Amino acid sequence: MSLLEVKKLTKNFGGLSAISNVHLELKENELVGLIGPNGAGKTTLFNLLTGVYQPTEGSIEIETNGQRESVIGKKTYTITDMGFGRTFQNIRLFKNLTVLDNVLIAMHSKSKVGTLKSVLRLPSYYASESKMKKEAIELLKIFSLENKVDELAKNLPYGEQRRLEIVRALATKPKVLFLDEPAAGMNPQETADLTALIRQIQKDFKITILLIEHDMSLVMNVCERIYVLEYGRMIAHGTPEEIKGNKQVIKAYLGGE
Ligand SMILES: Nc1ncnc2c1ncn2[C@@H]1O[C@H](COP(=O)(O)OP(=O)(O)OP(=O)(O)O)[C@@H](O)[C@H]1O
Repeated sequence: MSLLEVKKLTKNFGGLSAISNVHLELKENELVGLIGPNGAGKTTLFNLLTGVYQPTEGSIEIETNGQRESVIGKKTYTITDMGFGRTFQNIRLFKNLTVLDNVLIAMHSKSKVGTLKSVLRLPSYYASESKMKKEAIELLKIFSLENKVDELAKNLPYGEQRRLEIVRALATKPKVLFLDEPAAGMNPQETADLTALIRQIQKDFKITILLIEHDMSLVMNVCERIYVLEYGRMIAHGTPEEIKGNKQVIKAYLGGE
């Protein structure tokens, strides 16, 4: 059963059609790539899927508790709550908070402990806090950040800030994770390590990942399926092998035959 189904999605900015009649489907436990030249509409599509933008036309339906539900008109935090997490192309951490607090804040958004229990500091509040802290450290361990828990996010090297962004998104316990160029600005070794990690978390956490990435070889290596956008239109969709041999895709990237 598909977790996310997008049909005839269009987003116009004035006279510019950033996304035009796009169809996309994500199934359970898939690692899917979304590629396309600069300005193709990849981030705009993520912004539509996560409620940052409202579409001009089309539908976005997600599967929650066996029910199909439209995300259109829903707030970004409601969509996160429904199990759809994301990272941003430009890192958006709480730079003046510690690494641990960045993760705990994300966990709190899913916490079942109500405001009253928190204000009154009831025992269930402390139990839940300590459980969350343990879980946060476990997640940080996977990304080799467990020794940085007390560092301010702004003091982490760039590659670690990128990893922390992913930890924070995972802390919301998503069913589907949208990663917007997670390896941007990383060197080839860091990129290769991060890619292996993404594949591992997708398997271990049994989540679905939609990955925007500029590095073609990286996407080809890890993704089971790939969607290709150009000028807001989905020009191709298929396995890495199919995409590699697709003439329209080659033309979009190389500008020729
Ligand atoms: N808020 C906005 N207002 C007006 N135009 C926008 C807005 N957001 C995006 N666009 C335009 O929509 C088009 C698609 O942009 P988008 O950032 O989605 O592309 P992208 O594929 O993510 O590009 P890149 O790979 O460079 O990040 C571009 O022409 C961009 O200028």
